[in-house]
Amino acid sequence: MKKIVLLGYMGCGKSTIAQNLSKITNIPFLDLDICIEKRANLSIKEIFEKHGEIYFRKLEHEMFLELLQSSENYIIGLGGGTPCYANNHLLLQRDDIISVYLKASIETLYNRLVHNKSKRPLIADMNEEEMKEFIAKHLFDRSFYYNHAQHKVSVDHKTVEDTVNDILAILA
Ligand SMILES: Nc1ncnc2c1ncn2[C@@H]1O[C@H](COP(=O)(O)OP(=O)(O)OP(=O)(O)O)[C@@H](O)[C@H]1O
Ligand SMILES: O=C(O)C1=C[C@@H](O)[C@@H](O)[C@H](O)C1
Ligand SMILES: [Mg+2]
Repeated sequence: MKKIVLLGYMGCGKSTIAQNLSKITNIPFLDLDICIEKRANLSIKEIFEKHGEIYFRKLEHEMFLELLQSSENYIIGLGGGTPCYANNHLLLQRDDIISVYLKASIETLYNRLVHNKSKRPLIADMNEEEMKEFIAKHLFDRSFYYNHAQHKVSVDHKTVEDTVNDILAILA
């Protein structure tokens, strides 16, 4: 069995989908953001504030490599930016993993992010217009990296169950 890696923009549903997929498949789920927080003993927000983004990206790369190297089988939910730094996008193509890009529109992302944006340092202080413009530009820049995933699943207008079923079909 290969490790399953879920990726996509902040709020596309990586953590939610991975948790549900984990329950069905009995493969343990690891959220890369949470692994980083445990290792640093700080929240992601605090790591950005205290040490800056470059330090965070280094930790993120090291932790991603460490999880991929582990002999245990996992579903790994990446951070929204993980594929876009430190050549992590090339790791998505390893043949010992299955990588899935959860692809969401700007509208879907806005609607999902607006409720708990304070936890996400990149958008915490933005109003609606700023957030939509930021997501549009950011998604455009990041799509190049996200598209290195081996599989793409559209999540717009889908329930958690729909998306989990789409991934199960890929694994079948
Ligand atoms: N159909 C759906 N599929 C997945 N998540 C959904 C869906 N509908 C609503 N949500 C909500 O969208 C929000 C964002 O989901 P989640 O935190 O899993 O995203 P994420 O991709 O892990 O974000 P981040 O990169 O910031 O960790 C959650 O509050 C989740 O409950
Ligand atoms: O999109 C991003 O760059 C990020 C997404 C989150 O998952 C966290 O990894 C962090 O807030 C950075
Ligand atoms: Mg998450």
